[in-house]
Amino acid sequence: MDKIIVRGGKALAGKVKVSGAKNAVLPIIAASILAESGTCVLHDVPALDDVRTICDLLRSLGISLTYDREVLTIQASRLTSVEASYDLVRKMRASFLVMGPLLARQGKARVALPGGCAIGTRPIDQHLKGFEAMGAKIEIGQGFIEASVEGRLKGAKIYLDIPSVGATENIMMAAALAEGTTVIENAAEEPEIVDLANFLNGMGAKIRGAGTGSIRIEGVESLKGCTHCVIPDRIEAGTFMVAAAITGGDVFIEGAICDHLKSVTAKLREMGVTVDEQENGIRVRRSGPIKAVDVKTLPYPGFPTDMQSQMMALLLVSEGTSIVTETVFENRFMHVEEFRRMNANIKIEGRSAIVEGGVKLTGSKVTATDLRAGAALVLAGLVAEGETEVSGLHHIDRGYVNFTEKLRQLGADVERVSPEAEVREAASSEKVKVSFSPNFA
Ligand SMILES: CC(=O)N[C@H]1[C@@H](OP(=O)(O)OP(=O)(O)OC[C@H]2O[C@@H](n3ccc(=O)[nH]c3=O)[C@H](O)[C@@H]2O)O[C@H](CO)[C@@H](O)[C@@H]1O
Ligand SMILES: C=C(OP(=O)(O)O)C(=O)O
Repeated sequence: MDKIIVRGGKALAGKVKVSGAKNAVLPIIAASILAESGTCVLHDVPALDDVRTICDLLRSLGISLTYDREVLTIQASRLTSVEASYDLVRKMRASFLVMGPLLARQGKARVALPGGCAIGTRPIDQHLKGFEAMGAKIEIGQGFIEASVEGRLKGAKIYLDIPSVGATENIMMAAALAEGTTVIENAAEEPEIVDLANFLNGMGAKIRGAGTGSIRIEGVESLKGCTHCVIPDRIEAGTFMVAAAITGGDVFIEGAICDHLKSVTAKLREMGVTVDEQENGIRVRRSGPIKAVDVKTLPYPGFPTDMQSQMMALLLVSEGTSIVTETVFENRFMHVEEFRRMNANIKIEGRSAIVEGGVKLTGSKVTATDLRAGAALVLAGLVAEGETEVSGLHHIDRGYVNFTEKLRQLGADVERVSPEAEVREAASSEKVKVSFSPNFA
């Protein structure tokens, strides 16, 4: 298993380019299932393990895909299966997003139950409630959810109990081909929802209100392929904003959309970090000490849960005590135990973590417990004394393109090492360290 080795103490400087958003591209690729004719051409598709997984899933449905230099071409006119296997859904929960498109286009879908994960139980009741309101029959058994409908789905008024991102997306995709109008109330407002709606509208859908709590979808009879550019990844951008701040650096994050990062920007400024919002990106600098702030995760436009662990790394080096409250996922504090290995003093009380700032972080062996936790441990390693060794990199590979390379470009002392290379190295008694390059099919 590969590891990332970080030696702390370097202030990051320079420019880093943000890749396309994982959480936008996954539902968009799922939505391409709806294109009965034409070709979908997606630009700025990041070479991530999660993207590879959803492509494998679409291939297993009979769809043909090709990927070349961040352009993904999808031909979905022929569908040979409506089943998403356990192996693919288990690897990535977002695989469940194929249910809405399959049900709308084929009248049936069989998708393995996603189950919980390290950050919470993550139920899918709101997705299913939406499909049922549109006339689908849902059956659960043998580890699968089967949904079917006689004829077309019917437009419906659906109130979500929580503004679930995935449920809003799944229902929006299903409703795009339903008969009549669907209104989703208490819909999620994330920028990724807007990107998906723009893609669907490009395919011929009639969706209004995406980005607000009320989305209105007038169903159409068919959809066709179109060309679309995926939005930049606001969480990757936010991660580099924290990297600049934690190291006392000066970094321009090219392509970051300021509007998508308001809550992160506001918190960094409250701490005393300088954030310049520019047309084509965000410049983040810090020279002096930073002060502790409280952070509470919330659905967009609130502070993103996907930035909580990275922010906690930054709070560890601030002056004072902060309270971090996680309201989106019930179990997203697994990184706390790993931070403790680095000398952090954090106490958990219910859904809050009390973070003591100003500690001297020390390099240690730590494990990524989820995708963002992995990034946060690397960030902490950038300012820790000595060497930090982060394992569990399959999590990081799900959502960050060339993470170590991008950090190294900014001057970080970080490398990815492969134990296989170390074994070879021991055999040849020659010291070799191998940097990773994603092998995207
Ligand atoms: C691929 C993708 O886009 N993933 C993002 C998406 O996940 P995802 O779409 O899974 O997150 P949701 O917005 O659905 O989940 C938010 C909360 O609602 C709960 N819930 C959700 C659905 C449901 O039917 N019932 C229910 O109770 C979840 O358990 C969670 O506590 O949004 C999350 C919240 O911003 C992010 O952390 C993830 O990175
Ligand atoms: C939780 C995340 O993703 P997913 O919903 O795919 O698990 C994330 O991107 O931080």
